[in-house]
Amino acid sequence: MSALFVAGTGTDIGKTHVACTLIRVLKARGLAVDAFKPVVSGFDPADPSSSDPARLANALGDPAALPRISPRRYLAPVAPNLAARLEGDTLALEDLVADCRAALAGDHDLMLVEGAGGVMSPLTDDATNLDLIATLDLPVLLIAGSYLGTISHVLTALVALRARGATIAAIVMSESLDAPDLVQTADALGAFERETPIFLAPRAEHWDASALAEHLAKGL
Ligand SMILES: Nc1ncnc2c1ncn2[C@@H]1O[C@H](COP(=O)(O)OP(=O)(O)OP(=O)(O)O)[C@@H](O)[C@H]1O
Ligand SMILES: C[C@H](N)[C@H](N)CCCCCC(=O)O
Ligand SMILES: [Mg+2]
Repeated sequence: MSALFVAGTGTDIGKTHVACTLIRVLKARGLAVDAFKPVVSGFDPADPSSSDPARLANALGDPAALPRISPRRYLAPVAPNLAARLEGDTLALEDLVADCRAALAGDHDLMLVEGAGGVMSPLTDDATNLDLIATLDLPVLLIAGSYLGTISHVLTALVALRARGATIAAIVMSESLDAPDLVQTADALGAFERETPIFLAPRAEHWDASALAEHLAKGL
């Protein structure tokens, strides 16, 4: 496994947050890690600092990597295909696949490819993140929240991913604001999902991702 697709059960769920922490931990262990987000919406060129590619670039220790990490950047905070259309662009799955494959051909121990939104959020007018995952045939790091309702969202995402033959390397439950107890929620999920390890990301700027890193590093 030299690449992982960082997918979410939804948007604003913790994909970038978890990816950045994982990058820092793996880099500290001496691994050559890289990141790619094929398309980003909600990107403000006048203030890119809080954007996904900027956060990923900072985690990599290479702020100048922003345009390489996300070559397709759109302003409107909506689905990428809609945001692109507002700027006169039409996104095509084959172009996103080609961009990802070019990034995956680079020299690294692990490439994290972050999607946009959730597993079945649209990327183009006729393709979702799931279509990109299936086409790239990458193992998935599935990021979930811990809010009331997350169990159904995780199990539904797993059904959708497995129906397209995707393998799930791990699940990370990233603690949501104003949510029920994180450990209890993860245990409740674990009663229904016994195949895939579930890691916890408590609500904090920095959390101990060493167990997750060790699990993923085994596959490298
Ligand atoms: N475990 C956590 N602890 C602290 N903050 C968190 C945690 N998980 C998510 N957040 C915060 O919640 C917000 C949304 O997280 P993030 O940007 O990672 O979502 P995302 O899934 O990448 O969204 P998008 O679909 O836009 O890419 C961010 O401000 C992030 O810092
Ligand atoms: C703007 C946001 N942060 C993401 N980049 C895009 C989320 C698209 C979600 C589409 C949907 O599933 O309804
Ligand atoms: Mg993100």
